[in-house]
Amino acid sequence: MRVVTAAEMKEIDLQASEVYGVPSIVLMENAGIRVVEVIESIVSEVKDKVITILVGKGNNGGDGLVVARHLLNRGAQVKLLLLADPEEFRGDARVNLNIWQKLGQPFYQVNQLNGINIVKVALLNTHLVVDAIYGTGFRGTVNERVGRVIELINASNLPVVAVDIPSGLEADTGQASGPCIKASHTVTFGLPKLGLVVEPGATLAGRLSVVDISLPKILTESKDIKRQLLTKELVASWFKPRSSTGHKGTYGHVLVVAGSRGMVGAARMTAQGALRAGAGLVTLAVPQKLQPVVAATLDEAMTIGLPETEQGALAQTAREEILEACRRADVLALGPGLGRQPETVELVKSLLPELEIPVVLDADALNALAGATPILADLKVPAVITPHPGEMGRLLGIPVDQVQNERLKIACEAAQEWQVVTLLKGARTLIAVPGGELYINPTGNPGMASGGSGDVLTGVLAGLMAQGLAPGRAAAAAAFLHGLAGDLAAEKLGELSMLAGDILSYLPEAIKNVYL
Ligand SMILES: NC(=O)C1=CN([C@@H]2O[C@H](COP(=O)(O)OP(=O)(O)OC[C@H]3O[C@@H](n4cnc5c(N)ncnc54)[C@H](O)[C@@H]3O)[C@@H](O)[C@H]2O)[C@H](O)CC1
Ligand SMILES: [K+]
Repeated sequence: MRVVTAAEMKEIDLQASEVYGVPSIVLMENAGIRVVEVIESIVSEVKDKVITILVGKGNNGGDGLVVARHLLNRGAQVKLLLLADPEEFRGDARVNLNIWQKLGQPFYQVNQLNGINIVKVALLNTHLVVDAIYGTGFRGTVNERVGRVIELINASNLPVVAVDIPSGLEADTGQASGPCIKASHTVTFGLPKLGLVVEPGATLAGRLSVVDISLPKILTESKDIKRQLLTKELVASWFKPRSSTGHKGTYGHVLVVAGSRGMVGAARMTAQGALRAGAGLVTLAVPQKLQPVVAATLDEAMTIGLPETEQGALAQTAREEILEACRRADVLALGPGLGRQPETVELVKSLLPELEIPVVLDADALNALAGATPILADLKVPAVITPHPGEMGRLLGIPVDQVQNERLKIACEAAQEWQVVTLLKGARTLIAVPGGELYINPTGNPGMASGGSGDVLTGVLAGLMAQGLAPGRAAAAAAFLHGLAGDLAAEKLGELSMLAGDILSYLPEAIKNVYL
């Protein structure tokens, strides 16, 4: 499903009315009716329910006025609270306020700080709150009066249905710089807004419904919108059924270079991820002394032992053997569990410029590039980097908080600047592609934040690339499937006890769920 910024949505709105002649007041009417339908699904019957609607002066408030009218028709008791002077209403919002007034219906104005008491009293006897204060036209921070109103609503413990987006949330970033409605449901119009599908906006929005308000499909499905929320249907559309004449050579060969003394699990999990994702062949290359261990515990992969340092990490002299192994492979997965010994760091740095096959760089391969990012930008081959926020912070030399506060911007800029597919992990993993596409992954859960989880992802991603998926799609599909496997594991085992190995165990079910 495509995801829009506020400006893109405004443009779609404008084209709907100006190019295709769908009157904006019709869009507003549809929007209000759809919100009422969601409210009905929450309270089962609206008749005799007391519903408090908070309305701002913009079109979001206009939608709220439509909601008020339809709830009234269905027998609800509506308390309408205006957060602006009635004189300030314009256009379609004005039309709907006029109708309400002509119907002889009352409203209360919360135009002074002391008007807050009206809200307090209203909330004492209310079944549900509708937030139509601000929508996509909101910028910056709410004023003190609106902030107080928002805090009262949030403290009420009542179900709150946000119209289009929770008021106080920035539609383009998912951030709130001040008080923001914490909705139980958000009904958004036409397409999801970017801020609703990334954190913290996704949590503030509660359950998200994307509803049809009669915007022409030609506009909502435009290929010019390059951001997409990953769905089963989208991911499934990237896979072709296997041919009956396929053999192991048809599905690609992944070379995993990973592991060091004490971190052998990372190497194994990466290889297993690639195997579970359907790679035809997997070779796991590890420091020499670890080879017997991985060979004994990983039946399906081939193994290579590489020169190692005294401490059991890869030595710089491993370079030629790795390049030799690359000649027999289709994709390289480099990094999990390599450690940060200076010699291994030098190995990574001297290896990358020589690569002739696509590469997935994770974990210590990324740490090796801290302060040496021109190596990334100068790669001759397609590459995917899979940093968690800490690794991204190290790569960029910025604090992890900054990465988290500006995830969208940072992922997109990294992809552009280094011309590599950038998969930024965390709640709502982002996949930014140098061509400008951005994928947002909705699957996954906090139970996946444990050792080994990232190694599995790297393996799955390399496994999908080996089978011919383009790096951007492979990264997006890997994030989606990995998260889905994690969700299945959490459902069966609980978030606390699930292990990265369980993600591997549930990968087949996740994959079957999506495209088999
Ligand atoms: N296709 C659709 O999606 C449709 C959407 N509709 C609804 O319209 C709103 C967007 O309406 P707009 O009038 O542009 O903006 P808002 O209602 O969000 O009002 C903003 C209002 O508030 C002012 N403002 C902005 N920032 C601040 C601030 N920090 N403090 C105070 N005031 C602020 C701004 O100047 C405006 O006056 C969309 O979300 C949908 O709900 C249509 O109804 C149907 C089609
Ligand atoms: K709103």
